[in-house]
Amino acid sequence: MARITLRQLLDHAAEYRYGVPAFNINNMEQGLAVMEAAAACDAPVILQASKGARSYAKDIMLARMIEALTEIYPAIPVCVHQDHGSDEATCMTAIRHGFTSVMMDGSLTADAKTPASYEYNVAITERVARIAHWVGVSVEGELGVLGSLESGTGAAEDGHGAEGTLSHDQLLTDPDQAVDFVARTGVDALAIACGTSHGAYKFTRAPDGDILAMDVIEEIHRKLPNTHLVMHGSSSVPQEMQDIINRFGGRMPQTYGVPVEEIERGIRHGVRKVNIDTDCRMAMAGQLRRIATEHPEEFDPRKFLKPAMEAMRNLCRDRFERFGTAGKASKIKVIPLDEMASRYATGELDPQITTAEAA
Ligand SMILES: O=C(CO)COP(=O)(O)O
Ligand SMILES: O=C[C@H](O)COP(=O)(O)O
Ligand SMILES: [Zn+2]
Ligand SMILES: [Zn+2]
Repeated sequence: MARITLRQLLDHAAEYRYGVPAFNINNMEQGLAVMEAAAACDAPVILQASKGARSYAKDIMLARMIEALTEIYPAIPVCVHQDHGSDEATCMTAIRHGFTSVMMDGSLTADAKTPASYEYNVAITERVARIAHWVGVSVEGELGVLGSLESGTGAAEDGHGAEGTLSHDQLLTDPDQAVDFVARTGVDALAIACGTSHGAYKFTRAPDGDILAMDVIEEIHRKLPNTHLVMHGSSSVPQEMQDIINRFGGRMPQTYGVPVEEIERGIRHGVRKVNIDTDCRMAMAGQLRRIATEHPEEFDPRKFLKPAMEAMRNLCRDRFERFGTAGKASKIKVIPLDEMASRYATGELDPQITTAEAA
């Protein structure tokens, strides 16, 4: 099956009211785990690679691996997405390596640490969207800075994430500004900030509306009913995964993630892409620790990686089913990139914003 763009996939998701998990991958095992889960339940896939993943695996390795995955699973439409592109070059080199979608994260400046001004964000995101659309590639933008409403800080992770303290205004996307942002940039999807952050340590208690502001998503969706919303930092950090890691020698302090029910609520209010990395890491890490502890004589990496892949596959399958992605792959007929480019050129894919919605 040809690669699908984010725009086509999320348009389909909006029409049939489901969400699509976007799983971060860095290696063959994670790629296979996502694809096996998708094939088992007929789900379309978003495979996303961060800048860190691209330098870890190397661009050519990632590109060829994804090519192999689409060949092994010809019935599954695969969107290949750049996660958190920090500048134009990151987005353009992703496109050169076959990505069908890029995130231009202009909520931070090019150092991926410093919160950017609104005008900077609009200008760089508009520029990337204009160019990407010439070749049919989709663009996700971000408005608002990811971080904790509990502590007022961003979650820096592998050199990515806001540093220092952040105000409530920065941590929650402003719905009126979101309307202006989408209209001026022409993005296909909008990542919003609602109190989630990257990594395992999102909340010190089971989140309520004070620290996980799902009402902000509902308000944005009311103002922008035709815009595909993206939730970052959407790992659930399941208790059982924390327990497995800790039972086998890990030392993860008790923590809380985003409950799957809250994501399901988001999907009822315009959330179409749900970013998940940490849960996949934890699923694998728990099994690596278990094998190392239960079989100290073992040294064949495959004996560690097979159960790790299986745990990640189960996690992915569960999210495909809970988000309503399962059963949709066979219903999608992929539109080629050139055709998407022509549609952008006619203006037919421009953001649909009416003044009534914006008011
Ligand atoms: O948002 C993410 C990638 O962009 C991943 O979030 P998690 O750390 O919650 O998995
Ligand atoms: O952007 C956040 C994702 O979890 C990717 O993390 P990473 O940069 O460590 O690959
Ligand atoms: Zn990030
Ligand atoms: Zn993210």
